[in-house]
Amino acid sequence: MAYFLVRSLLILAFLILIPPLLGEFWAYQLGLYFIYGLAALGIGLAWGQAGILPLGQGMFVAIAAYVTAHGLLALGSSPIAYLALPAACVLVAVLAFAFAALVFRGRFEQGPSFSLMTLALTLAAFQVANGWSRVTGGFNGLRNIPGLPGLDGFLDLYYLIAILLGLSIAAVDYLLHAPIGVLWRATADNERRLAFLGYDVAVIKAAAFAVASGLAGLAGALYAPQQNLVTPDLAGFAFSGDLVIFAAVGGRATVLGPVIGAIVVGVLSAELRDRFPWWEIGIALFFIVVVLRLPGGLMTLFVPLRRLSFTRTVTRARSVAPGKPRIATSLSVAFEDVRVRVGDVTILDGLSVRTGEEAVLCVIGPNGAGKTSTLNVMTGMLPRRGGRIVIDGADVLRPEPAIVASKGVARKFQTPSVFPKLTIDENLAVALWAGRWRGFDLLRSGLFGWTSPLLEEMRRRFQFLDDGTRPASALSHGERQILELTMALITEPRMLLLDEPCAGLSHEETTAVIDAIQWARGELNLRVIIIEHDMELVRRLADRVVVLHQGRFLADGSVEEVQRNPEVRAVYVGGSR
Ligand SMILES: Nc1ncnc2c1ncn2[C@@H]1O[C@H](COP(=O)(O)OP(=O)(O)OP(=O)(O)O)[C@@H](O)[C@H]1O
Repeated sequence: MAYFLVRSLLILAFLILIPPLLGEFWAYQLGLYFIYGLAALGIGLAWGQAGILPLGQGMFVAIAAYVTAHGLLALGSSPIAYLALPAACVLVAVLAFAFAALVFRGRFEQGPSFSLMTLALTLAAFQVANGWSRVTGGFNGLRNIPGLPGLDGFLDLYYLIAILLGLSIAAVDYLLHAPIGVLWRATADNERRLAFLGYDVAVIKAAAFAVASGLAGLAGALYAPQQNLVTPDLAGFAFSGDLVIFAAVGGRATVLGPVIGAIVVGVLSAELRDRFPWWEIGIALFFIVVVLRLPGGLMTLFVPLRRLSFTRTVTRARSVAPGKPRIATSLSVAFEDVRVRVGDVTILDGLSVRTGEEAVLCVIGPNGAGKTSTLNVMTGMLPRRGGRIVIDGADVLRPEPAIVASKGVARKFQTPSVFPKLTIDENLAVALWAGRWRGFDLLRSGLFGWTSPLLEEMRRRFQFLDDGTRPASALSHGERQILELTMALITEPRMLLLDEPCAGLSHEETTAVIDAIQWARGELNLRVIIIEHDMELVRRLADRVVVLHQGRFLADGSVEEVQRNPEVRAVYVGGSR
């Protein structure tokens, strides 16, 4: 905390010292660049942290600027006019949240579709700003907007902007180091994993976009009194593009980078504009060189400054995470005549199978039998064309990863699915928080200290998990398998779906993983469904075996029973595997 405060105070002190050092003219100019920096700061958060590139933030700057302009024009010198600023910020943040939650709901964002939608919105907003003259003043915009009551438009306003920028930087810094910041990075890294842990990914991403847009709103709210003018250009794509360039030039993955980008490009433009007629080409070249030579932005050059705004390692005392309610009965699943087709390919062809009394159910079958697809359709990764999937007695009409997870189902994938850019500790923390955080917990750094008896036991069994600061990307395949298994287990599920959990593990690791699964099974009253080819492993673990073939149920029984079954033997060329 002290570190955080000192850093924030240093930034504030720097901003406050500018006018005495550089004079009023530069304070005014820099005030404008700080306003741009506020909007770019938000882009850095959305793009550099949560992986969402917004191409139309100018629209939010413009909406807030028009709202504030009307507030100031209507209320004049009354102190109530100040309310226009927070009102404008909240309005755009709510609009942004609603838009993003709607777009992200029920689908994983792959590719640039969200960015393109924001681009389309800003193009539409530009048209509206030009055409809706009664409200926006049309092409000429709103002019002669009064300044903020009681503040002169130069030094006083500069200090207000500087203080709000400093506070915004501190707030973003705080958020990025809070659990929500880790979840934003986790979203950018592997949002499917996050959903399978039970998080509402759409809300998490929408929250990042709302904060980013709230900052754009603050920029717009300050722009109106600073420039005394709001024109449709603010909503235009060119300005939105500039904001993205500021973030990219400064360093989108850092807190300070986007602000520094806005200041550097702003100052460069101001210096070149009057000297060279083709100055914009110079700026474009500068941008290209920075992007090519310094993909991390200008912040890469300022390593000491970079440390001011980057991750820190904090060792905290461990506290036991809130427990999850234990339900005595095992969770059941029934497939009734389930059909799955993708294009012309029939993947599941009327599959009917249900869990029984067994704790560990192994699903076997030749390659392409539909084993993984069974788990995929159950967890919403494949669309169902017919039949019913009943989980815990309830028909799940539209299975989605987070919905299935909320019923107590955890899944470990065939290819380990972790958050590669997060550390081991962060991977484990994200899993541990799932389903346990309440209210404003995601803003409390105390959550980093959470642990659970189950996690401690897994740490004892697999000692590499104790090396918490290692990034998951540095782990071997086997270690990632174990990390993912641990993440699934510490959510304390009622059912664990494992797709070839020991693939790629050494003999010792395989034995340790089997021991851990058996221990957790008893500890959590867990039902485990395992897809496995290795019959030795099946023999050691399975209470019951189900055999699939060509997307249909073929046989079930004990290991010996299915191995003796002539139909099963017939589909496995050369007998059992
Ligand atoms: N999204 C998809 N689009 C098209 N075909 C698919 C899709 N998913 C699975 N399939 C096909 O469905 C069949 C069953 O695949 P699935 O991965 O479920 O088999 P499996 O029994 O798990 O096989 P393996 O043991 O090799 O992992 C395969 O022929 C596969 O190519």
